[in-house]
Amino acid sequence: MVSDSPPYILHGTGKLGPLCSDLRIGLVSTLRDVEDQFLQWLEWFRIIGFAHLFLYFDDPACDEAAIAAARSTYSEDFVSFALNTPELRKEWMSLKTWPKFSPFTDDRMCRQLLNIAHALRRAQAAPAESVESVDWMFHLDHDELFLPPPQGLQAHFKHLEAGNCRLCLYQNFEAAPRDHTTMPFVDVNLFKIPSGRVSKTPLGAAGMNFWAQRTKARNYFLYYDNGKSAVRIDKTYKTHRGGKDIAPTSVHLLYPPDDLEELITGKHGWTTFPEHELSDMNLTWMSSCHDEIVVGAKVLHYPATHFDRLWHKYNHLGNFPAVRFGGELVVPDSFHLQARDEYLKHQDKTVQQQKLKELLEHAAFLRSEEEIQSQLETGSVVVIDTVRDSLQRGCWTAPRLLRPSLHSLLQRRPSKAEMERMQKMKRFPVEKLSCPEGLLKNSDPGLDLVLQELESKGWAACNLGLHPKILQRALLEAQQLKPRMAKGSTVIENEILDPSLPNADRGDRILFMQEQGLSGAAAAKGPAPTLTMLESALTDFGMQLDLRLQRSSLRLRITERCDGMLACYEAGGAYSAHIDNADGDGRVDGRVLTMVLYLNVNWDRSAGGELAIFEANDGDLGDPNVKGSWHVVYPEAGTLVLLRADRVLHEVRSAYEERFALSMWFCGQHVEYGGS
Ligand SMILES: O=C(O)CCC(=O)C(=O)O
Ligand SMILES: [Fe+2]
Repeated sequence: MVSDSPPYILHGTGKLGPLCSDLRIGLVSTLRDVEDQFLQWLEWFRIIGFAHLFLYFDDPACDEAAIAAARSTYSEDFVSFALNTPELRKEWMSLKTWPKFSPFTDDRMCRQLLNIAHALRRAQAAPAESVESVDWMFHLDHDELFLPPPQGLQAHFKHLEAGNCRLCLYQNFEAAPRDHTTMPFVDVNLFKIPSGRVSKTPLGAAGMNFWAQRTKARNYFLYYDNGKSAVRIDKTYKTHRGGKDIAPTSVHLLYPPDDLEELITGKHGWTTFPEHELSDMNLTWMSSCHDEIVVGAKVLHYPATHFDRLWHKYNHLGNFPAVRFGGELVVPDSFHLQARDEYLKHQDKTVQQQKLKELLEHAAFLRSEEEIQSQLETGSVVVIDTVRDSLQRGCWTAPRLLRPSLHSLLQRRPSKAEMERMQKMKRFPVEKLSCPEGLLKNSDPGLDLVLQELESKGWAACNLGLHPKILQRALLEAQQLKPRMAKGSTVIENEILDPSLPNADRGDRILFMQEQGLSGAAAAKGPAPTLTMLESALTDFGMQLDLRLQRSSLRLRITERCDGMLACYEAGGAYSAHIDNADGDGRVDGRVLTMVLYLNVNWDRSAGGELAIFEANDGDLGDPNVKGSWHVVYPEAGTLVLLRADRVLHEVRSAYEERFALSMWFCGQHVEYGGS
């Protein structure tokens, strides 16, 4: 029972109650003119395990039927309906943010902010046994869903709490419908992924551009792209914090302004946005988190899925100003303003509807199978079926995990004893390289061949087909760069490895091409033009392999290239057996592909320096009984080795002469990972 409930709050009277355990997750939302998807929206939050929904009806008269339907379906434990009445508005006046917001209560966003603060106060003040006593609170609109990671809602929040997280900002994905629908939660399964997660490859750029050229303002997302958040409710607030309100000033970030200092020093603010985006967002105080159980969570936004809804929205908003809160917030040139202007241009309802329909179809929809397939391949769009599947089955239906967990990745680093046993396994010199005419001249059939080998064995060795003079020049340039090289180190989970461990045992000196200004068009006039050209050839191969990898059984997408690396092993140098990316690289899309091009003209095979690649033929790497053999490639000029950076064990044997190689790594992920 809810004790002392004020008169402007109605409660559920139906049977369906919350399904939560342990941690209680709440949601506050300000609603108006909710549509037929409202019950599905509520049901989604119930089946994924939310504890209580604090619903605020902005114009209760226009939603009477929806409120009645929801009340009779859901129990008072699960929902409460606060109505915008004089009593509620009076309560707003006691909120901490009232003086700031009182001039702007005509603005819907302002009323949302006051309602959020009000709900947060209810949750903080509620006695422990009350249904309103939630541990975390989200703010979401009725066209937004929170999608937990495959591990589930409870596991996600337990992980946040274990890490002392008090505020989590989630990236949002935007619906890309195939057609007009009033049931987007079951009908839409394609979503644009956040721009920062689109591959930094030509294919990814084509995807971004495909969307940008569809609107006047050249936006990728039609609406907001700065995410939504959940905040932890401080139960000690009454005793320890003098009854302070949380009262946030942004509907996206629910942090209490007074607590910012503490959030910063305690590193309590987490986000799924990648680190490199935080400065543009003025959020450098947040910690970018890449644990799967955090990054797997997202907000799904369904803002424009039917022309009639769009018409309703702009009919209600009318000629809204692009400047809000007395100039503090400016709505940038966007689809939102384009839709407003299109609406205002016409008087007749049918014409307005027709125009908005055309606008929507042009800007937001993927209308043909070809369009869908091509955007899936650029990686701008992913398939997320979990919502539809869960709603149809009536229970949370987690998507399958698409990649091994970090734990099983770590398991693949064989122990010292296993390594000793493996070292005794057979070694076969690789005499014949694939693509005998050279990859440069025959890149299409050559890369097809390379891909077959990556699929079947995890590695390939081929001949680049470079003129000996070019190789000679590349070697000379590499030798001249030696003074700029530094000792190589091994980084595991973002920490330099203890050099006494076997994996840290590497005898190379390295330099990174871009870091040294040796990469890109301008570098063609620099001190190492041949190496610059070769680095760009390797990058091109990676980009050409991207689509092939996506379509292969490996289902990998290249998302980014790393900085090319020039390495030199001095006489006696070696690099003991290792996997390049054995721990996920501490990022969402760690390295998946390694390329090594050797530069050693007239290499004397008796000087050693072979690259030995382990190929398991019975069991998997990391299994105590794994059996297999080593395949040995000589570091001869023009030989290119490709291997899966995240699973192939390889080693550089001692070289008795100076040995040079140019390496390139590519990051990537499973093609469906963005959707998980
Ligand atoms: O130079 C080679 O043959 C391979 C080098 C290597 O394995 C590495 O740098 O990770
Ligand atoms: Fe390596």
